Amino acid sequence: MFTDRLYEKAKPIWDQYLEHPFVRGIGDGSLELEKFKFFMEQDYLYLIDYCRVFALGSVKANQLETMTMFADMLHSTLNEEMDLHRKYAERIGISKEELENTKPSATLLAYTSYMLNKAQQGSEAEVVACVLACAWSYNEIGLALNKKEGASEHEFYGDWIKMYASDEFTNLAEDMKQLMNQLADDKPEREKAHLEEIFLHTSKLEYLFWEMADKKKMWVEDSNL
Ligand SMILES: Cc1ncc(CN)c(N)n1
Repeated sequence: MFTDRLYEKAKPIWDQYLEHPFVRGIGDGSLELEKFKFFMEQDYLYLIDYCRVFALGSVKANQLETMTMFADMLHSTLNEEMDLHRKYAERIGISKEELENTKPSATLLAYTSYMLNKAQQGSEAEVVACVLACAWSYNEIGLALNKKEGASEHEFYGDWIKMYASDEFTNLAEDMKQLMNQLADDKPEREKAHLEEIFLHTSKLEYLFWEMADKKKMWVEDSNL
C-alpha cells in the first residue's frame, strides 16, 4: 500500500518526534507551561489553516463520499480538536480573542503556506498528502504516550494525550490513510513521487514545529533535517 511506502520513507524523521524534548515533556509531565502555552497559541492558528485545507479537499473531491470525508474532518477539527485548545486556553487564562490574534511564527507560516499552496495547486490526492502526516503522526505520538504509565492521568497534560490517542482521532487518521491509498494506489510513479515529496516535507515541518514550540521561537534557524 502507498501509505506503507510513505511510512518507511518518513521513519527516520518520525522516530525523532518521540525523542523530542517537547514531546517527552508532555509524556512525563515535565514540560514548562510557558512552552506549552506558546505551542497551543501557534497550533490554534495552524489548525485554522488546516481546516481551510480540508475545505479545499471538499471543493476538489470527485465523489460525494470523499467530499463528505473532508467535510467530516473539517467539522471534527473545528469542533473537537480546536475545543481542546480553547479549553486549555481557558485553564491557562488566555481569552478566545487572544488565541485567534496570536502572531504567527515563521515555522507556522512555512508550514501553513506550504500546505495551502500545494492543496490549491493540486488534486484531491495532493490535499490528502498535505494533511496526512499531521493527523497520522499526532495519533502515533498520542498512542505512544498513552502507553506510558500514568501519562494520560497527568492532571494537566493528560487531556492532550487522551485527545490524540482517542478512538475518534485514531479513526480520523485511519480514514485519511485509507483515502490516501484509494487515491494514490493507481497513480503513475511520477505522481506518487510528488505525493511522497509532500508527505516528507510536511513530516519535516512537523519536527520543526516541535522545535519551534520547545524554543518558543518566532524565527527559524538552520536545521539539518
Ligand atoms: C502542527 C500540528 N500538526 C498536527 C496536528 C494534529 N492535527 C496539530 N494539531 N498541529
